[in-house]
Amino acid sequence: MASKNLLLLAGDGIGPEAMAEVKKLIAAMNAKLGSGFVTDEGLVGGCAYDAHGAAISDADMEKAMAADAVLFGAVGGPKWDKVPYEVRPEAGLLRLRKDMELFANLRPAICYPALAASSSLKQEVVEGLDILIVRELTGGVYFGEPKQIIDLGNGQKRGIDTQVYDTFEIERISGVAFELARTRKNHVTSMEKRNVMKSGVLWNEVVSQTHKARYADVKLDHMLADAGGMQLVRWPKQFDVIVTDNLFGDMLSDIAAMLTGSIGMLPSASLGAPDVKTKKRKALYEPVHGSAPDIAGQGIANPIAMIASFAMCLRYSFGMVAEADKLEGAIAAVLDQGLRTKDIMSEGMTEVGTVEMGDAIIAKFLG
Ligand SMILES: NC(=O)C1=CN([C@@H]2O[C@H](COP(=O)(O)OP(=O)(O)OC[C@H]3O[C@@H](n4cnc5c(N)ncnc54)[C@H](O)[C@@H]3O)[C@@H](O)[C@H]2O)C=CC1
Ligand SMILES: CC(C)CC(=O)C(=O)O
Ligand SMILES: [Mg+2]
Repeated sequence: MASKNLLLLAGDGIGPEAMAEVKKLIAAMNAKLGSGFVTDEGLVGGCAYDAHGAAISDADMEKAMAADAVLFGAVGGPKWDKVPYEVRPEAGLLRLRKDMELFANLRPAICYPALAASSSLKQEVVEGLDILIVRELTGGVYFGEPKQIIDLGNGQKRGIDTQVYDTFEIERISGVAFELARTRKNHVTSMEKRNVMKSGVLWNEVVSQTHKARYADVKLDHMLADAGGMQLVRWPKQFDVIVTDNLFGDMLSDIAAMLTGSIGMLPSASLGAPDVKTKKRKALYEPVHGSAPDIAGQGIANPIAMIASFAMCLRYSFGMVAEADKLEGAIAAVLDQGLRTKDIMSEGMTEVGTVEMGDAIIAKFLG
């Protein structure tokens, strides 16, 4: 049997609360289904900084590189607002993404039927929504140099971040988007800001060239990213796959999260390129949300984004497609039953905490 080594990095805030539900699920799958997962744990984010002064230690980084997949909770919080920028909690996640070369971030936004009526948008706008944001994750302004604050010597300072994209980075992320579109509705919308950014001009050109050379059968549209944000809340069902850069992808997926009812619903997969020999790819699975310091420790966080991220792990890292489908079906069924965490609560539904929601999904999955 192929190895199934998982590294669990729960992180800070609600990260450990959401991860606890996935740990229960993994234990249950091992005990009842003989799934054979082997788990190890490490520290990332503020808790890693508290333990050893870095947002992730070299030892945990090595474990991440060796694992078949990494499950990640969330990092950050006000406790670490004043720590040096280089070792802030978020730097741990950025290092994982960069060192593992996880260039493709898949962020599906699906509106479960049971939540369509409780969205902040009109029911007809979100009902049946199933879009996929493909976000470039290892380039752009998150990593471009120079990145600094310089003293201008006249009482002024200058903050500098640099947006950089090379052809190969745009080619490979658009290739991922086109491939995935072929398995869906065959439609890609590329978003950039070519009207003000040179990197946007190149992005647009390279996506078009990649399309013409290899994916002419897929429908391709281009949209300016600001208009894309507007269209996402106006009529999101016009989209199938959206491909965009690191920063726009971060923002557009938080917008898309609200179409699904709550940011507590949105999972993600961050994937590297398949190894030439083994065909295995490095992968990290994490909810789109952060550490939610405002609700941490209260037992009310929605664990669905974390559990759905594990479903993506089953599908993309272990080829366990039937189990992934079943787990997503269990989430839908529990929502159909009327169970709701506070963030998705609406009139007439039953409010439950993190643990009860996790238990209900696991019971439905195994049942
Ligand atoms: N991948 C990661 O680890 C990320 C970390 N962060 C970090 O998290 C910290 C907090 O950032 P925020 O901007 O507040 O974003 P956030 O996503 O943590 O929270 C935004 C809002 O959504 C709510 N929320 C988020 N996840 C939820 C869940 N599962 N269930 C119910 N409600 C949920 C929170 O209570 C809050 O009101 C910061 O330090 C930030 O840098 C932010 C985004 C991603
Ligand atoms: C480094 C992260 C905190 C940035 C972010 O918000 C995200 O990737 O969703
Ligand atoms: Mg974000």
